Amino acid sequence: MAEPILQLKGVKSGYAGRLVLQGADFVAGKGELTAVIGPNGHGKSTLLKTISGIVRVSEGEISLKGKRLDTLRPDQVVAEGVIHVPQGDLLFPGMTIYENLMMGAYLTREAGSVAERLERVFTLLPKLKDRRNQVAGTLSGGERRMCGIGRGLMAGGELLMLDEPSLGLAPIVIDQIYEVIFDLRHAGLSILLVEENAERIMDQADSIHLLDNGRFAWTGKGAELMARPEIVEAYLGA
Ligand SMILES: Nc1ncnc2c1ncn2[C@@H]1O[C@H](COP(=O)(O)OP(=O)(O)OP(=O)(O)O)[C@@H](O)[C@H]1O
Repeated sequence: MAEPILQLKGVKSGYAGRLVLQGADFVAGKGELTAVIGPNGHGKSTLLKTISGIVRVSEGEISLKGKRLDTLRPDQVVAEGVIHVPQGDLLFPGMTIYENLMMGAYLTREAGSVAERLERVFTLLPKLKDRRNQVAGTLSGGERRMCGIGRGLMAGGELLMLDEPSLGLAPIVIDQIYEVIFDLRHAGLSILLVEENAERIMDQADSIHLLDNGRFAWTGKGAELMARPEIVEAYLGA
């Protein structure tokens, strides 16, 4: 594996009266595509929210390139280089693509960095450039997802966390979104991807981690997962 970018040790977190992550140990490699899979409700979104600092850690440690994140506020986690693209995009529907993208850079003071990032986002996601003045509420599902990813990239981080990017999209659009995600990995980003279903990322993911009731129950490559039909059957409903 590549050198670690993100590490979780014995992380416990959850909501009032409900512990969701119950001692999660996990490593994501720098420049790699790391996938977290698992059934609904077992804590995948909570994992990303905990890394982002939105859900607080009650026990354990999270570190990015060796630096502790779990003591930081969400805005400080962003400043450390963690991008969180939430489930369902959460765009501002009345704003244009351009305005949504600019909201992603709200913590960045230097106009030069913002302009550079915008240029990079437009190069990586040219559709957004073509439609920069279109209001987000009128975009197709795939365009919205791209805008959500682009807005995340405007924060300028190096670990991109995506919560179910295929959710609610038609198969052909899912393929397009995954092409974008694979391109971003090739452009040097480290990607942490949460998906209910492993099929699309099986061949591309550098490592796949199965989250079962708030703990990581299995880790391996796509081919190794396919060689474990009992896991596929029990967790992925195949
Ligand atoms: N804000 C909240 N308050 C209380 N409980 C919550 C909250 N958010 C999530 N939960 C609960 O925490 C558990 C884990 O939810 P989480 O969203 O992390 O699962 P998931 O694996 O991402 O599933 P999904 O893909 O359906 O979102 C669920 O039982 C859920 O009901």
